[in-house]
Amino acid sequence: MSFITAENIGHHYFTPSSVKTALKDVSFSIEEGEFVSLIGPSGCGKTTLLSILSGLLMPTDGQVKIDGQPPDLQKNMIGYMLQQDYLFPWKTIEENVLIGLKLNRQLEEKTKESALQFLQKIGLEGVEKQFPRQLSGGMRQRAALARTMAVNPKLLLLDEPFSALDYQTKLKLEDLVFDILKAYKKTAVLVTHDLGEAISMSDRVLLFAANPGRLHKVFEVPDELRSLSPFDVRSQDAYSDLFRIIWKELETLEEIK
Ligand SMILES: Nc1ncnc2c1ncn2[C@@H]1O[C@H](COP(=O)(O)OP(=O)(O)OP(=O)(O)O)[C@@H](O)[C@H]1O
Repeated sequence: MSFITAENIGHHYFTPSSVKTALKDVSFSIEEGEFVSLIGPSGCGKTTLLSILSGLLMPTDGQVKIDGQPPDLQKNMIGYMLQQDYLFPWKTIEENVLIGLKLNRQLEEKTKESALQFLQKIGLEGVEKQFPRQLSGGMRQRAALARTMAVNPKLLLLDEPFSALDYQTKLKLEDLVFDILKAYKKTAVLVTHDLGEAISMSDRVLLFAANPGRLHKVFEVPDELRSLSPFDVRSQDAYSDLFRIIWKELETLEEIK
C-alpha cells in the first residue's frame, strides 16, 4: 500500500450566497520517501489539498489515508514548513527548536541533543541563544526547519517555504532542505508557484487546473535529474525540456481559467 492515498477527493466551501467547489474528484498516491510538488494556477485548490493532507480540513467527498489512517489521526507524524517561519519572537532559537518536543512531551536529553546537533548540521551553530529578530530570513527558515525536524515527522508539508526569501537564499535553502529530506528519507509534499523549484526538488510534479480544482496531469521527473541537487538540476537539458512542456500546459490552463 502507498504511504499516502487520496481517492476521489472533493471539497466544497459553503458561503451564505454560494458554494465553491475547490477540489473535484482528485485521486493520487505517494510512496514513502517520495518528494511530490503541487503546482497550478491560482485558485486550483493546492492549499485546500495541503490542509486536507494535514488533517486540519476534512474533505467533503472521498478519503485520504496516510500510512493507512485518516490524516487527523496522524498529526504526530506530520511536520510543516510555511512561507512564514512562525518562530516565537520572545524565545531563543534553541527554545524555538525544542518547542515541538516539549509540547509532544518528548523533550529528553537524547532528543534535545540530536535537535541541537541538527542546528549545527544546517549551519546554525552559535546562534542557539539568539532571538529570531537577530537572524536573517534564510537563517530563520533554517531554524524553522530544525524545529520541524526535531519531532521527527515522517511526512513534511511544505507550503511555499522559500517564496519570501531573496533568490540566492532561496536556491541555497532548496538545496539544504532537499539534502536533509533525502538523507532522513522523509516523504514531502510541496506547494509552490515556482515551476523551476517544483521540477528541481521533486520526483513527480502534480499539475492542477482550476474551476473546479482538479488534477490535470502528472509529470515524472527523469531519473537522471533526481540524484542531483536542485541547483545542479537547473542547468540540465532534461530540466529545460520538462520545464518547457509543463510551462506550455500551465499557459493553456491560465487561458481557460
Ligand atoms: N474559506 C473559503 N471559503 C470560500 N472559498 C474558499 C475558501 N478557501 C478557498 N476558497 C476558494 O477555493 C478555491 C481554491 O482555493 P485554494 O486557496 O485552495 O487555491 P490555491 O491553488 O492554493 O490558490 P493560490 O495559488 O492562489 O494560493 C479558490 O477559488 C478559493 O477562492
